[in-house]
This record gives sequence, C-alpha cells and structure tokens, in this order.
Amino acid sequence: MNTTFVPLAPNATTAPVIERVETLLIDVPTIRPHKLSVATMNGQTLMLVKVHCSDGIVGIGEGTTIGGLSYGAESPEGMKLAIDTYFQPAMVGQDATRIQILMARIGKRIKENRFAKCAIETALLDAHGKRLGLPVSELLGGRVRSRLSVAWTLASGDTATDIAEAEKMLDLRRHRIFKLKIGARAPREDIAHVAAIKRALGDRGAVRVDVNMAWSETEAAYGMAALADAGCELVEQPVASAAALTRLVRRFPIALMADESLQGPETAFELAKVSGADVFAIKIEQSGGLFNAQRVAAIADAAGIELYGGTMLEGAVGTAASAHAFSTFANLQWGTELFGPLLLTEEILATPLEYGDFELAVPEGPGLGIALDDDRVKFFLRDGPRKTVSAAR
Ligand SMILES: O=C(O)C[C@H]1C=CC(=O)O1
Ligand SMILES: [Mn+2]
Repeated sequence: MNTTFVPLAPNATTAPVIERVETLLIDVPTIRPHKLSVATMNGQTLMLVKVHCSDGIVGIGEGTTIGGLSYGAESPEGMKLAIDTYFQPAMVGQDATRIQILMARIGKRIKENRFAKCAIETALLDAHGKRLGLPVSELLGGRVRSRLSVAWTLASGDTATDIAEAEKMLDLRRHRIFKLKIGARAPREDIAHVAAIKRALGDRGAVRVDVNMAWSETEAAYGMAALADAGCELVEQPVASAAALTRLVRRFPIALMADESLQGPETAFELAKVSGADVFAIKIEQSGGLFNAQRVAAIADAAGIELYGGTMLEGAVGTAASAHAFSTFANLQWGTELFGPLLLTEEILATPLEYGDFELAVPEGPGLGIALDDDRVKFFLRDGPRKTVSAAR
C-alpha cells in the first residue's frame, strides 16, 4: 500500500496570518454593588481584543479583573498596554491557524500576564473556529455536555436583600445554587448572615461561601465548623496560603475549594501533590488560557480533586469562552458560576447568551458562537460617546 503523508507546514505561504490586534476598554455598570472582601464593584471593565486575520476573519477575546488591581497583578488597562506594546509585535505576520505554536512563541517572549494571554488565546480560537466552521469546544477536543449549571453570587452586603434576590432567582428558575461573599465582617457576623440565608431557603437552594482569603487560619477553623453546622456545603479559599488550606482540608464536614491559589498548571500540580483542596475552581484567565484550564482539570482529575467552573466576572465574551472550555471537562461535579453577563446592566451581544432552567447553554455556532453588537460596544467604550454626552452636560 502506498500511503503519502503530508505534513502540516507552519507558516505555509497560503496560511492566513495575523494582520492587526485591536484592544478596547468597555465600562459597564453592575445591576447593584457587588461586595467582596477585597473590593466593592459598581461596574466592570471589559478589555476586549480583536485579532484581525488576512483571510478577513476577526477573532474576539476578553480580559477582566475584579476591582481593578484589588484581586491580582493584572488590570484591564495593564492588559491593554501589554497587548498593544508586547503581544501585537510577537503576533503580526504569524500563521493564525497554529494557535499552540503562537501561544508558545508568546510565552517565550512574555512572562506571566496570564489574563492577557487568555484573552489572546480566546480570540485566536474564536477566529480559527469561524474559519473551520466549528465551535471552540470542538477545537478543544469536543464538548461532553451542552448545558452548564450556573450558581449566582449573593453579595449585596445585606441579609434581607440577599434573601429577596435568591427568592427571585428561584422563581425565575435561573439559579438554585448560591455563593455568598463573606470575609469583610467579623466571622461571627458572617456566619449569622449565612445561617439566616440557608434557613430561609431550606432545601430549595444550596448555599456556599467565598471568603476570598480574608480569614486567618484560626478564624477559618472556627468558621468552617460553624458554616458546616449552618448547612453551608462548601467554603472557597478561606485563607491565602496553600499550606494553610492543606492543614484545613477534610477536618470539617464541608468541602474546601481552592480559587486564588490556582494560577495555572504548576500551582495546580503543587496543590494536588499535597491534597490541599477537595475542589478546584478553574478560571480560564487565572489558568492562562483555555488549553491551560484543561491542563488544570486533568491534574485535578488525576489527583481525585473535584471541579467547579469559576468566573473572573467576565462579560459575555469571556463567559462564552469559559463555557466552551468547561463543556469539555471530563468531570464538573460542582457546576459553574458563569453568571457574569447577568451582573451587568447592559447587553453587548447581538443575541444574548441563553440562560434558563438553572443552566447556561453552551453556544453552538462557529468559534465562540457569539457576535458583538458593535453599536453597543461603541457606546460603552471608555472615552466613547457616552463619556462625551455626560461631559457635555
Ligand atoms: O470567585 C471569586 O473570587 C470571584 C468572583 C466569582 C464570582 C463572584 O461573585 O466573584
Ligand atoms: Mn473565589
């Protein structure tokens, strides 16, 4: 038998190349103040990136942070600067179809900057999916689920307001898993707040908490025991250090989830080695992209650690990208919290993402399967028309 093997040639002369990388900052208000132990958000800044390719295809990506620099080392403004100044020169003229090669090239020239790398990788995957007529999930190996359960975060700062909000979400059949942001007040007050919400919801709603690293180890030991008594099923990153997480895990009848401790495959491997958590909250931005999120998931699976699909409170673009990645995970025992677009007052997609029956539908079209509403995006551009109108008043 005569078989001819045709190698795929990177930079083949016919391959589409990257012509230009465009970045935009979009400022959108939140539906109410979102109070975390590290910041109170009244709006979210979406750093949108558009990768323009020589075949006319434009891929879209997004980077967000929480409270500017309150959550981590990157900010939306910093991502824009890094992409304009350092990513773009590394990308222009390169084969747009060889995403792994391009990300490795970027990785050699640019240390850290995981959020910006995620935004760029998202845009490259979106472009390539559009080119091939395939959803991003299929470029990542294929989805194993098309709908994702979605938790909602209660973070108004007021117990009665949070209960009313949870009731509304249950009535709408939008969410039945609630994550409470605690850690800003004294642990005793926070526990009373959690217990009151769980009492009001009973079996109709699951209650989890996120402390965002605010507790000392002794506060966490007290807090985890009391939370378990209150009927709370999971506590997310109560303390900052991986060593303290490792000492707390399995001591109380409540699941312990790592979030901020996970900053890509290496940190996931270190935490998995010491069995430092029951659950990993995987975020595509914290992981440094969608492929790295899959690597983190594989490490968790190998270590017997369960999985949750986290959010950096991304808008619709980052949420769609996360949904594609999480849809490919072999295990997703704790569902997701991909509610980011629902926290914003404004829609920036031509057709909104589909939420219903406590779930988000993973988009089915080519690429991310979404399209921006360009007029809306223009309107919310930093220094765009809205700014000019209010300045003129
Ligand atoms: O998990 C975090 O720490 C950040 C984020 C996710 C949901 C939310 O309300 O805040
Ligand atoms: Mn968290």
